[in-house]
Amino acid sequence: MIEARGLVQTFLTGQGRKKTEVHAVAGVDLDVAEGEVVGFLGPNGAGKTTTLRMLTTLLKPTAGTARVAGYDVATQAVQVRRAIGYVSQVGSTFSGAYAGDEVVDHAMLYGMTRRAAHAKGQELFAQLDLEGLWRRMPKNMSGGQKRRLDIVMGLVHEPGLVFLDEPTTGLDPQARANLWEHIRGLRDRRGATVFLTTHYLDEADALADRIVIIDKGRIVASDTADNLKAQVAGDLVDLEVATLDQVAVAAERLGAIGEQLEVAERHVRARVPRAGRAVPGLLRDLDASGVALDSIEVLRPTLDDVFLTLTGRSLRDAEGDAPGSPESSELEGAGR
Ligand SMILES: Nc1ncnc2c1ncn2[C@@H]1O[C@H](COP(=O)(O)OP(=O)(O)OP(=O)(O)O)[C@@H](O)[C@H]1O
Repeated sequence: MIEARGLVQTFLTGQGRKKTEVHAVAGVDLDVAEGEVVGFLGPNGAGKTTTLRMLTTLLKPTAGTARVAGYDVATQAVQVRRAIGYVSQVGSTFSGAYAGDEVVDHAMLYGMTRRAAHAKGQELFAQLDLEGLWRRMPKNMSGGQKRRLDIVMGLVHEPGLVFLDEPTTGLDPQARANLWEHIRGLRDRRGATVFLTTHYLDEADALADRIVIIDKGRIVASDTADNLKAQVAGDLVDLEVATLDQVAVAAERLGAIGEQLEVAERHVRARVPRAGRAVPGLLRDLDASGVALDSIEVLRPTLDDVFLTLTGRSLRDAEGDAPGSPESSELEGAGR
């Protein structure tokens, strides 16, 4: 559904002779199969939106090629646009008509009949908690309502490939959960392909079949969340040893199966790949060595751990790095 090779976008900023180059996207290869939900994750300014704008034909690549839904983004932009849905970060522009009419007009532009557009629009209004707002002008809606209306506009013509740029930013938890359900439904019920950008780690974890991480304009990882966590970070095993004199032996045993060993008083920690399998043997080993434990904790790595291992920076810290990125971070750690 998406096949990009060596995509590059270089912006020139500044005036006169003081022009500087911003390498927003610095050579991206991407392959997205039909029916996949791909989460495109990265800190502010990593190049997510710029990549999306090239894939949706809104921005001409400085270099590289991309085929989207079978069409070339540079030479077949009209065909690409007809085949996709796109919900941008800034939202849709509305003409000043009622919300429902905006949706119907938009769908008819894509060739739907008025009746079909109306039915699909009403269904989406119900699913996205916009019931009762069909005859409300978008300018008189709350931020969250307008965001959900954007999403209706992106989905109403039932595209087989949907691009969502930070779809749940600004939504309350209930609306986020509804939207997640809806995005899953797009794939499960209609076999749609979904490419969404986010900097909510829990969102990427919950929704995406595959996670592609971009940092400073380059793809640094692409795999399922589970594989990324297993390969890159390892689980954190934290042993609380019963007495201080047994800490050294515990550290030696844990160190034999793990990495990044740390000792803090009676706690011995290390990262252990697939700890679920390794821990039973470790416990037998400790027992045989006469080490008694007060507790043991096994923590699954987070996507932030993955990012940290790959780039040496936490996704949270990286949020402030990018030129021109806002100071505030919208990263959310809950539920990772
Ligand atoms: N029109 C432009 N002119 C100059 N620089 C730009 C332009 N658009 C984006 N950039 C820069 O390119 C880089 C990548 O921006 P982009 O919006 O793609 O990042 P992002 O990963 O989508 O970030 P966010 O999560 O904040 O939306 C940033 O450094 C940004 O400041």
